[in-house]
Amino acid sequence: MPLVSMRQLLDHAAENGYGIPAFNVNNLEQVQAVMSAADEVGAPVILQASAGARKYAGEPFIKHLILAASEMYPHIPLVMHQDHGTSPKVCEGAIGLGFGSVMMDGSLMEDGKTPSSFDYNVEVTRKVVDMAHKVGVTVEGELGCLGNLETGDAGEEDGIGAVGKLDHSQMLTDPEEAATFVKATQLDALAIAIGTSHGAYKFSRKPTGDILAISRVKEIHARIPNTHLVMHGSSSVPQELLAIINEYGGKMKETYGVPVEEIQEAIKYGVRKINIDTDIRLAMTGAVRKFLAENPDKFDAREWLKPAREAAKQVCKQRYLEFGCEGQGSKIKGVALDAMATRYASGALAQQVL
Ligand SMILES: O=C(CO)COP(=O)(O)O
Ligand SMILES: O=C[C@H](O)COP(=O)(O)O
Ligand SMILES: [Zn+2]
Ligand SMILES: [Zn+2]
Repeated sequence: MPLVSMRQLLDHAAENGYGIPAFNVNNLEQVQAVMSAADEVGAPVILQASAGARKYAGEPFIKHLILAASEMYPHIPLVMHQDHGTSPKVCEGAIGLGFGSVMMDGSLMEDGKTPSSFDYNVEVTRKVVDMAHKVGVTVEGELGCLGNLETGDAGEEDGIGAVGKLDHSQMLTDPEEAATFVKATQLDALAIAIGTSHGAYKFSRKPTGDILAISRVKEIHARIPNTHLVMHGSSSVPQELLAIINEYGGKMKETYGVPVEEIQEAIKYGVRKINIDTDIRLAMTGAVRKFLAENPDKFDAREWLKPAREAAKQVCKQRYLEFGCEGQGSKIKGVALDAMATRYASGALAQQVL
């Protein structure tokens, strides 16, 4: 199957009441880990590349690693998504490269650090929607800034994120604004701020409603029922992975992620795409540390990459199962992007705002 539209996958997830983890990939082993996990459980796949990933691997490598995945697993519906585009130009470049889905993160200015105005966000997102839908490409936008509701710290850990302190209202997406935003932009998927942040250090304790506002999901969904909601910063930071890292020489501080049961709750209210990067990082780092500590004589990179790849695969497989993706892949018959362009032009995919 050629690469498919993300809108199509998310529509299927909405119709069937499940969520799809979107995994960040940077290299061969991560792409292989996600694909073999999906293959084992029959899940549809969203592989996403950040600006950092494209810089690390080089755009041609990222693109061709993902194309290689679709060649090796032709039966799996696969989306190549650009994560956190900071300008319409970045999104245009990704579309040119062949990405079937782009995120225009207009919640921040082009520096990826300074919170933007609502009007600026509408303007850049609308621009990307106009450009993308013409060629059948899906658009994700973002409203609200990711940040820690405990401390007010903005989330700068992963290169994308506001810096400094934010007030509560900037860190929680307002349902009224979300409705206005969707009406004005007609985007396909909306990333919302509900207290999650990128990276490993999300919460200093297991989160409760005051610091992770899952209830907001419900309120937002009620206003924009067919816009797919996206949760960024949704790694669960499993304690057992932190323990492995620290047992084998790591020095990670106490920290908590987004509990899987909270994500499962959010899936009931319109969250369809769940972004996960950190959990793969933790799994791979723990596995490499353990392998090298136990095998100090080994020096073939393939030998330590294998357990790293396997550990990443286990995390991916678990999330596919937990979010309800099992067996869904084969039910999706891929629609080519030009057919999606026709659907957008006909108005059949317009958003409903209540
Ligand atoms: O949101 C993400 C990528 O856009 C990743 O989030 P995590 O850091 O929680 O894995
Ligand atoms: O957007 C956040 C992802 O975790 C990507 O992180 P990165 O920019 O370090 O690749
Ligand atoms: Zn953002
Ligand atoms: Zn993100």
